Amino acid sequence: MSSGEVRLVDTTLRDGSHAMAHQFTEANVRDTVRALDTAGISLIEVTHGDGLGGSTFNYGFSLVDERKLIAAAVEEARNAKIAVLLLPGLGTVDDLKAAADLGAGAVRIATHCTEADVSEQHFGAAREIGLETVGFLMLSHMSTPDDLAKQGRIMVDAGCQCVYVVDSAGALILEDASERVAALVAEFGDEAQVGYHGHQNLSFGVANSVLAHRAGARQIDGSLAALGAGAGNSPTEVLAATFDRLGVRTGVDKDVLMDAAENVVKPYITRLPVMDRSSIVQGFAGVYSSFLLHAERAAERYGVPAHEILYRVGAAKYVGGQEDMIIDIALKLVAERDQARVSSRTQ
Ligand SMILES: CC[C@H](O)CC(=O)C(=O)O
Ligand SMILES: [Mn+2]
Repeated sequence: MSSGEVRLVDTTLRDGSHAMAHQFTEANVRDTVRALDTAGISLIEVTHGDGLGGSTFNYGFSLVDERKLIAAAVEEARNAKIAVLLLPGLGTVDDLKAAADLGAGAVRIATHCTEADVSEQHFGAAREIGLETVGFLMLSHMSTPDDLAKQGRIMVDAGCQCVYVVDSAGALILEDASERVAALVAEFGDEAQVGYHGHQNLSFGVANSVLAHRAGARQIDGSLAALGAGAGNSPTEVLAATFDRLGVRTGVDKDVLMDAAENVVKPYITRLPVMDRSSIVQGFAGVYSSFLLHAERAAERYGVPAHEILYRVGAAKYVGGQEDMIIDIALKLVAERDQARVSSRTQ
């Protein structure tokens, strides 16, 4: 792929699962895949928001079994490959084999940005099955470009064909993103590609994606209508229009994507991702975007503001898998509030 080309990868049906509280119907999946496939998107991710096996009490139960959704997506896609997400420790090699048996053609294996070594076995298994392999270094803002490149090297040596800088918190601003991408590109040379996955919490998803491409990223993620965790992902239709204006070939039809965002996805969105107070705090404080709904639920249950919970989550540097700790923070805020009330009464 030349520097004048980029592959747009769509994650509406995976990252969007967070924003939909994992309530995608089979019809949502079929309609979205058909539209993306018609637009020329070549890789479409379909899984529970937290990947294979994510439908649990801790992460939130799916409305429809993800295997049923993956099978439906495979059935609808005429040209596109269906990708699944896998977080080692949550999804297993058996889950991966089952997804491949259903027709998935690619796996994106995600780890915290300092823990790439937990993905080695899964990359090996994926390559043996013949899947296209992608690595996700999540919460990339928590690592320096050099450290991220070292983690990417672990993934590539294990069989990963494209390592992504994943801005899970939407915390990277311009050079923060391109310097991380450049470090990975320098580390891999021709051995592997580099990708970029952005969130809109501070509104930099698309701008960072353009800079990521200029720094050498050749796969860029988006979601129709930005449907994704936190303030959502870089909108696929905006990425397509922007790269078109810049003369970078994507091989997709931006008008079909715009139509899909308006007429296929927006009608089923239950909660449009927005840059509101809570999601901006996520970007500012470096909080995992998928923590948003968990924080909002805790806020409602315990009567403390979601953005205050999220500031504390950022200070504590919680990572994926620590969703249950959000409750602890909410309870601490309740205790502090009650203590402050008692103190003010006794003064
Ligand atoms: C829980 C997986 C996570 O949503 C992956 C991802 O898209 C990200 O870290 O941004
Ligand atoms: Mn994401």
